[in-house]
Amino acid sequence: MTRERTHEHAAPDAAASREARPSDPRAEEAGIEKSGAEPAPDARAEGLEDVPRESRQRHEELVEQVRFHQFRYYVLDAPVITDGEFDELFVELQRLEDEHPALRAPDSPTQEVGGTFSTEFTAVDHLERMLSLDNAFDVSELTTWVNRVERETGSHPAFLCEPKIDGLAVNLLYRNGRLERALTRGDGRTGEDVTLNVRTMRDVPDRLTGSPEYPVPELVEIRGEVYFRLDEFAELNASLVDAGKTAFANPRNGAAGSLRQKDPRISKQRPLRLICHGLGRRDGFEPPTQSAAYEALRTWGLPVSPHTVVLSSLEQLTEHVRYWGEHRHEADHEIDGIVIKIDDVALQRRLGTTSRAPRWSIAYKYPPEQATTELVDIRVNVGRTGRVTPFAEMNPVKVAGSTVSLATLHNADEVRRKGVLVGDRVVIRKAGDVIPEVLGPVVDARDGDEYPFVMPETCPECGWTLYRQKETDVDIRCPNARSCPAQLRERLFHLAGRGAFDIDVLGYESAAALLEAGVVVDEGDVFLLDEDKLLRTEQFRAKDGSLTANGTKLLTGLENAKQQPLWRVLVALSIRFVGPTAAQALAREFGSLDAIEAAAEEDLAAVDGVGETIAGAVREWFTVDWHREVVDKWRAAGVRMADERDTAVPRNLEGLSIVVTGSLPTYSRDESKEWIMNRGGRAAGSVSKKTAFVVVGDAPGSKYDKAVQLGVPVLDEEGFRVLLEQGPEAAAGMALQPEG
Ligand SMILES: NC(=O)c1ccc[n+]([C@@H]2O[C@H](COP(=O)([O-])OP(=O)(O)OC[C@H]3O[C@@H](n4cnc5c(N)ncnc54)[C@H](O)[C@@H]3O)[C@@H](O)[C@H]2O)c1
Ligand SMILES: [Zn+2]
Repeated sequence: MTRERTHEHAAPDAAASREARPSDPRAEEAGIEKSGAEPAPDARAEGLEDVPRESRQRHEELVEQVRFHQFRYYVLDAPVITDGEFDELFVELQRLEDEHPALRAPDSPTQEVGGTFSTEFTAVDHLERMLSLDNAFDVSELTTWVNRVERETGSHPAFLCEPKIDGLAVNLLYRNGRLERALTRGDGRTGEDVTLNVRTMRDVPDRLTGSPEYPVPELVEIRGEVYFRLDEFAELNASLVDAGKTAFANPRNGAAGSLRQKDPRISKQRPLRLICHGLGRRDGFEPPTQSAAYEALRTWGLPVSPHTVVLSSLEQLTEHVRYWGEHRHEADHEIDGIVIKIDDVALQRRLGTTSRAPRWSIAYKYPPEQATTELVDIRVNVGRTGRVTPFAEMNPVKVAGSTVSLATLHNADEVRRKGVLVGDRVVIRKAGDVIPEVLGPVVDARDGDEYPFVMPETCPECGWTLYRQKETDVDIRCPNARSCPAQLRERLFHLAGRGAFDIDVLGYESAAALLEAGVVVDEGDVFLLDEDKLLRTEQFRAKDGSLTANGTKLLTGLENAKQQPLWRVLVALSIRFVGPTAAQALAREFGSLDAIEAAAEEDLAAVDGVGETIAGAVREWFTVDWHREVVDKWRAAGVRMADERDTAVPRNLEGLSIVVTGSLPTYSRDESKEWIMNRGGRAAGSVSKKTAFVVVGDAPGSKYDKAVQLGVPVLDEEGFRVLLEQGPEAAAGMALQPEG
């Protein structure tokens, strides 16, 4: 980055002296270079004709776009693109000017603090300018910056790091410890007077309290960020929607909109917060370091970030930004980067500032988690249980490192609540591993061609009329459970899953291929698949007409599935609410599918880990004819429908809950479970007072601690063997004594 080149002669020096002596007239002069007619002393005009026409045009375009978006963002609080998209334009502009310095006019957005003040508020000058920050978007840009400051200061300075809070900057002027006024940043020189609004904020003291070490100075300008906590922001948005108003697009927008209210009573109702992160003019306060300044602010009763650290090397900085990149969602406010500052105030002065940003600080920015794109269509998806969910189909867009084109919209109410129309430009968010979400429309980008989504009345895959199970349900369903291709495809996929028959090759595509070829009509036909039938699908037929390797694998997988224990069969049947845990409980108690079918609802409900809802669902499932036909077909095909109760195996663990944790030398996880269940025991996942034994292997972790804490006997593998062979009494004598 060579952005500061134009200012090498004039600005940094002037700025440095301005920092040191804010009332120096030279500083004032430097502070108005924007309106000053005199061009900077470098030979800017020299090359303008030499710059290729396309570059000049692109530059003009970019300047215009950046200005337009700055106005929407700073003045109207109504941006139409995301910050990430704005930053891209801005970086492109900077690069273009780096390439052709002749383009860098003094009033280019790259040379100014973005923002302005609106006539809604009284305009007041800051005593000392409020600046923006330069950015680093990756470790190499951070490295360049660190190298530069080390070179220019001839030292290895200490770096103060703090989260970059995504909010709105304010400047608080305290005279003799009393809050005199509060301004927004405005254009950096002149801000908007929001004193009345700021006075309503609980985080902002009216009066500072001094201490012997940090007496309250005569005058001090304190800079900070006004922001919303994420939970409080969510509450605010929900209450706005309830009141029929539009929700804020993001917390920073919400903070700006809530602070810049004509009526301070509205600001007062909003839980705005403050974190201080800098100083402007100060008389009678000379902290040697930025961190000492924060200490003073804390003493005076001003909020500073709890996440501030001082680091001393590039390695530590790199590690720190990496850490926060992974943990940025753990703070209670939105973090869009880490701000790194030279801690030593004397060094800060030596480095000075450009017209836009301090040269002693940099914001390391994280990849944006939001993007805007066009909502091309809203379609619906039919799930395994027939539930119909709308989803958004969008023009593909890159966000948080992946390309997104689909996002669920959950149900029709949700679509209404978000207020999105088909054809809208929408803001989407993808945070970490979370699935992408549509946040809402960019209302200001509408051109009138948008139209509302209407929930279809018939199933898009089978044409049956959709219905609501209960009047009050938000969800609507396709009633064609048996042969709706969508539902059947999902059930096939589910029965092959890891928690069911565990058939690797039967994925989504294979399921769809089987349905398409008509070789399965419902899941009852799955075990009737043979080579002939598979050859009728494109998926499993090789070019030479023989069965593909996957086809062979599928047949083997099905053969193996026939021998799976009862609980897996139960899961594979797609009975509502019956997952592995409930299925294991049922299998253990009843031993066969026949016994489960014959059992009374009360008896099912009485099983530990089952309960009324699941019992009801099981009973209901067996009342459907085609469900029983599926069972009959599977049985006829040789699927094992009962767990063999080996009479040679004693049921000596009947009713005992046993937790196995860590890995045992000779039993695999599944084996130890099977052994426990064969003997009538329950292989539980978590330790409670009801746990009979905890068996620990290597690296047992927190379950071991919990067992010790609750006084549950702990066994090693040897003890486990005794438990299996000789029962609980013998094993109790093998319990390990907790250390310490
Ligand atoms: N979406 C749009 O249309 C649009 C338009 C204009 C600007 N923007 C966004 O606004 C931002 C640019 O504005 P900017 O000039 O304020 O730059 P910036 O937000 O990148 O950085 C400067 C600001 O960071 C704030 N900050 C937060 N935590 C801080 C800390 N710990 N220490 C120091 N400062 C801290 C300060 O208020 C400072 O003014 C970018 O994020 C940009 O994407 C968006
Ligand atoms: Zn259907």
